[in-house]
Amino acid sequence: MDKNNERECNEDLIRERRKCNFNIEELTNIVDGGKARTARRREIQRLLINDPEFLDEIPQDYMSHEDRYSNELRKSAHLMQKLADQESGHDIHQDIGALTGILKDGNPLMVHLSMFIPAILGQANSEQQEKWLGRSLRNEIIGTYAQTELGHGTFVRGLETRATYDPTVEEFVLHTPTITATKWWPGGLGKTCNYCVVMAQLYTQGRCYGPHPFIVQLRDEETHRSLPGITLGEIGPRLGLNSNDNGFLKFENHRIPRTNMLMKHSQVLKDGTYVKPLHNKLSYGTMMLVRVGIVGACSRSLQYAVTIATRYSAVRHQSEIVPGQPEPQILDYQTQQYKVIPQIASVFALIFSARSLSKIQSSVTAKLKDGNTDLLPELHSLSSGLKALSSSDASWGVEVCRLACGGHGYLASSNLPRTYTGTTCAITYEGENTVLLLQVARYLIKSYRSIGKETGASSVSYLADQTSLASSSSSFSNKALVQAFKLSALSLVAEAEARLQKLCDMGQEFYHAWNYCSVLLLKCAEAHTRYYICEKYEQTVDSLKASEGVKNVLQSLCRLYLIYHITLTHGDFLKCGALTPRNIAVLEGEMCDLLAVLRPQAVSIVDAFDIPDELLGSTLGCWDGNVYQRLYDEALKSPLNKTDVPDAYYKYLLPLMKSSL
Ligand SMILES: CCCCCCCC/C=C\CCCCCCCCCCCC(=O)SCCNC(=O)CCNC(=O)[C@H](O)C(C)(C)COP(=O)(O)OP(=O)(O)OC[C@H]1O[C@@H](n2cnc3c(N)ncnc32)[C@H](O)[C@@H]1OP(=O)(O)O
Ligand SMILES: Cc1cc2nc3c(=O)[nH]c(=O)nc-3n(C[C@H](O)[C@H](O)[C@H](O)COP(=O)(O)OP(=O)(O)OC[C@H]3O[C@@H](n4cnc5c(N)ncnc54)[C@H](O)[C@@H]3O)c2cc1C
Repeated sequence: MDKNNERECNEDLIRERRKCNFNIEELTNIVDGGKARTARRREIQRLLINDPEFLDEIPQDYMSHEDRYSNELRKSAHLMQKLADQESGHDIHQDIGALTGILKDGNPLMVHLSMFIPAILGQANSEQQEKWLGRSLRNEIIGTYAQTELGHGTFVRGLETRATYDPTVEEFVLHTPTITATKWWPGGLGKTCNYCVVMAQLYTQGRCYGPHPFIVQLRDEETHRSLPGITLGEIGPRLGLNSNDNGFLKFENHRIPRTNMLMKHSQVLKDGTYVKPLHNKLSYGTMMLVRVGIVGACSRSLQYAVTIATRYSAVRHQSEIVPGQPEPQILDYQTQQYKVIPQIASVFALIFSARSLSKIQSSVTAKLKDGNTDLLPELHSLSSGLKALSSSDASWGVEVCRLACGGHGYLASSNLPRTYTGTTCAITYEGENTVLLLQVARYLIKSYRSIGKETGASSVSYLADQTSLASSSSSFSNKALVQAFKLSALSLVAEAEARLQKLCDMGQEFYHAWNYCSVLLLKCAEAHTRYYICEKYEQTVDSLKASEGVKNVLQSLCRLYLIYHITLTHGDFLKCGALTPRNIAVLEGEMCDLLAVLRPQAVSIVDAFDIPDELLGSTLGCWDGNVYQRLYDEALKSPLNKTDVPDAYYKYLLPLMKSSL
């Protein structure tokens, strides 16, 4: 679609775009992380959307389970081939964001890329990388990450799959001792992968050393048949991601060489001696890496949903504001603005915190290379908290966008249902959110209790700032609002710690006291992570070198985000004295003013997300706003419309209608 050709565009959208008071391209560059990245993303997207191989013969929703899998596998394989063929040698991991939308409903190679390869990189020693990394990057072998079992997902220490070392032949024996030990869920495991990284309890010299990663061949490289001693299959339809062939796996005393234990961090020597790692959670590194990636992925899902909802809200007219006057655009209703615009603000919050987290991850990884694990707990806490809040914010945001589109948002062709099912899964996978937030709380309480000791962990240094508990501010700058978030988090942590201590003083064991306080602990973790997000948002916007127009828009969005979240949890701000009821009322009023300020820019801001129609895949969100014709055209594709009277009429309805005669 030619974006310069207004004649093809819906008139409301033309009017909206004429109101734009900032440089859209400049904002696009900020979203992408720089001009060069925008250019690279566009180049990749052009390559994909001009390729007919990525078109579906019929809409996916009309395909059978098998066809859906096969169709996405066809496109995934083509995508890998295509990217590998590029002379510039694209790094698929760097460019993963550019690919959003080209593959629908998950894809069978997703976990190969996002976990199997990272597991080899992060857990295999150099000889092992030599053996498997190149082959997996060239897609000669396809793998997954098999950790979760029927009986245990969250509690990794509770995994039952065993890897018992046999020094006589220098092999590990992999075994699934019970039904609950069956590996269950790994993406691509059902039919696609021929290798996997398995997390299993390591037994050597009669002792269990806990879960460790092993690389295991599952299928014959020529015939793709599952190997003897291995039972494999797919687990059946899911809420979404249905082309991902999530699978099950059982081992019957299956033997692998000793050298298939991934030995970057811990080793089993030939005689069975166990060599322990620098830090006993280094084997959880793959999960941590992916949690960081999930924050960025959630911001992209939300960009898709809010682009659809905002454009549709500008095109859709309904009811009346002024009696007797023409029906207004639904975006003119304040309640509609309250649904959509905070989600736009949320996109930037997630982008900026994802970037900050990535930087921390890089510096922790660099330190790890020198054997320094000091900052690992902080990275675990931050990545857990941000993975949890980004996935729940984005899932809720996508759902709000769907609701904001009324009935049409319920249609598959809006692409909102699939965006939702493709986002809400992140609340559960890679560490269920409640569980991860409780890990954050554990870190907070520990940090609070060690105030005065130098840990070098900057994200919790504020916990030592006891003076701020007494100082509620009367100013309302963005910085002051961020301080209010800090106060609220600090006060919740102090309250939770005091409650825990009181229960322990009364004779309760710590772990019972912990469980008894866990609703409050969850709130601490959320408040702490929200404070982190708000602080990064404010700092990023404040220090941004941008034109006045772009800066103004981002400042308004940042302020809206701060106030929106204060109003959602205002009780916490009142309780700790960070804000008064009067302050809250003033902020609520200002939030409505901000909605009005941002409303005329909303379409242009989502235009800056620069999502091509072919990837957005939505009847409601297309650039030209030609919503009704597209809805009608999509409806005509229903197989039920192939005939005027369906066979089922003759089989079932006719006999029913005639039975009473
Ligand atoms: C070129 C390559 C580069 C590529 C990069 C690409 C990256 C990807 C990019 C984008 C990806 C975006 C797209 C996403 C698509 C992803 C698809 C994924 C599909 C889903 C896959 C899965 O779900 S895999 C399975 C995931 N499972 C889990 O997450 C399980 C959750 N449970 C746990 O993690 C743990 O059980 C637990 C943390 C909850 C508890 O562990 P445990 O019982 O062992 O703990 P303890 O109670 O004994 O001890 C707690 C103690 O340990 C510390 N700790 C825990 N974890 C860590 C850690 N990871 N690091 C450091 N420290 C840790 C904790 O803080 C406690 O410390 P204390 O000092 O004792 O308090
Ligand atoms: C789409 C999808 C893809 C997946 N892909 C993979 C994959 O590729 N590889 C893989 O290995 N796994 C995969 N998984 C599995 C996933 O990692 C687990 O489902 C996830 O870790 C949650 O574990 P669980 O299912 O055992 O939930 P449970 O832990 O049983 O959670 C159920 C409830 O119990 C609560 N709960 C559990 N423990 C605690 C606690 N300590 N404190 C308080 N509450 C608690 C939870 O909060 C939750 O409300 C996938 C899952 C999904 C949905």
